[in-house]
Amino acid sequence: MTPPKISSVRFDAAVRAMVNIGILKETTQRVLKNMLKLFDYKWEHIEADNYHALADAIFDDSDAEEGQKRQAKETNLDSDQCNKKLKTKQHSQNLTFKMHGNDNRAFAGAPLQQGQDMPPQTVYEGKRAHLRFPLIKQPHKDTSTADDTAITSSSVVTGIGQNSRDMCVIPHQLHIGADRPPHDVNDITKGEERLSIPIINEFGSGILPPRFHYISHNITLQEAYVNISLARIGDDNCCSDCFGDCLAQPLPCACATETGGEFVYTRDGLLKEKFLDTCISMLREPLKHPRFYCKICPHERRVIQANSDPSNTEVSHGPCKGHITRKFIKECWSKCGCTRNCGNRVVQRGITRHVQVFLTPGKKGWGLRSTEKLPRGAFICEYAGEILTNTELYDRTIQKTGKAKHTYPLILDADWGTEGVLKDEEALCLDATFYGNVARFINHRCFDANIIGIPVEIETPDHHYYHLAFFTTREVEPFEELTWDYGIDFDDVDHPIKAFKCHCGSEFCGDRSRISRSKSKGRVLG
Ligand SMILES: C[S@@+](CC[C@H](N)C(=O)[O-])C[C@H]1O[C@@H](n2cnc3c(N)ncnc32)[C@H](O)[C@@H]1O
Repeated sequence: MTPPKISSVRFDAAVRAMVNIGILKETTQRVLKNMLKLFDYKWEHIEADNYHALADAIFDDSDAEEGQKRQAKETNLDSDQCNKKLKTKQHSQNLTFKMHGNDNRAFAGAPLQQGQDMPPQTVYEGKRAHLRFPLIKQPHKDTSTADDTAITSSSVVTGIGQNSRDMCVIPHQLHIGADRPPHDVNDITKGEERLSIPIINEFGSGILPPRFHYISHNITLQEAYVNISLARIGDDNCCSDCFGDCLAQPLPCACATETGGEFVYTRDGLLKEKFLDTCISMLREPLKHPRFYCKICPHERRVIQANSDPSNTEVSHGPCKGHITRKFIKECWSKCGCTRNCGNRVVQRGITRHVQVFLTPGKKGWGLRSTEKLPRGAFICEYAGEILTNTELYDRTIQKTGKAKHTYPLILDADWGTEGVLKDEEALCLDATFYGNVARFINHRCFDANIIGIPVEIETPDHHYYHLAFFTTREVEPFEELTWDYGIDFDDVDHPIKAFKCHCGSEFCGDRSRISRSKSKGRVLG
């Protein structure tokens, strides 16, 4: 009997749904064709639960085992150790769907993140189903301090614990967010911010953003050293004699010294025009501003892998391209005498504007927008994430296979000229992949973005750590997407992190040849 004609619309929709969770098009096409045959070309079971049966079949596919073996070989493993095979399950009409309730929504939308190069699996706790990623044992690490993003450098191969399918664990694999919690669509912050921030998907596909832990303030992963101590804040760096609102006093206090003896905020809590103009000019007209050059630039760190052994690497640094001495905001803080409502404390009070995380109509994934009209110079949010050293970030990045769709690291660009040579194990970055706030949804726009990131000093005078706060560069209309210029050099073909193809829509887009150029690389966030 000739098989019925396969609906290309349904076929393509299924492939797209799997691409969204990081599965190769070719893999989906192959497995899907087999499933269609198995189900007599009936789509119901395949499409149910956001294609969960299809995803299940792909993860159970025997070729995935081959992929595992290949990967194990590349990392010098004995392939026999990988013979706990992914069982090729017979999917039948009686197939039971493993995901229940609403939990599948997050699964359906989750793009692969850093390190998620191994197929996730469904595990159960009571009636709840979770996606779990390959776990690695950490024999050399103090597990009391390790969180679920910890990295191992072990070469031990081990199967994963109970509830697991038989999976081979690859060394140097990041144990990523196995327990990342599901989202609350009414408030992605789950009460961490003063306002609720909903998740809006106007396309009705039931897709939600990838899971992550919402944090409103930066947290340290493990090694990053941020010296926060009251003793380090000198008298000239705080205003212990102040009272009430510093902005209401006739003269600026000591906290304004860093900004030329003037506060950067107006009494309405907006950035002053002149300060904002200078910050924008530094970004858009960098050649007009003086630069300093590091002897060894953490931005230009390159790691060369001598052979297929991931531990056999050499680190070198390309020439520094120069850093602009950026303008800092200095806010009053706990050692100051003013109140928490002092006008020189804006960023530390958190988000006050009504924003939403929304699925963009284009190819950018999720984005952030405001539901209210915003004036120029308005604070939106800071970029919150895990504070990592450059070395820790590198360890994370090396886990990537290049399939990661969205990445969220931000290298803190400060103090590298003034403190001599800042070593990689001291230079800091923020990574919002696993722990982050709404800033992780802000998409890039070349040159004329409507928000700008400005460094803010709050609890430490050290400029190698700072908060990065976003302010509007102009008036923003309600429901207009908030965009930020990541500072990507789309022509930097040597950069270790591959840039996305830019769909910012700006007439000044720097990725003009994106259609013809497939090898362009650049920083993901800068
Ligand atoms: C910080 S995330 C922004 C949130 C992301 N859209 C999401 O859905 O999670 C950065 C990623 O978003 C995507 N992105 C951001 N701006 C983009 C642009 N102008 N064009 C295409 N993709 C973009 C890229 O995949 C990039 O790696």
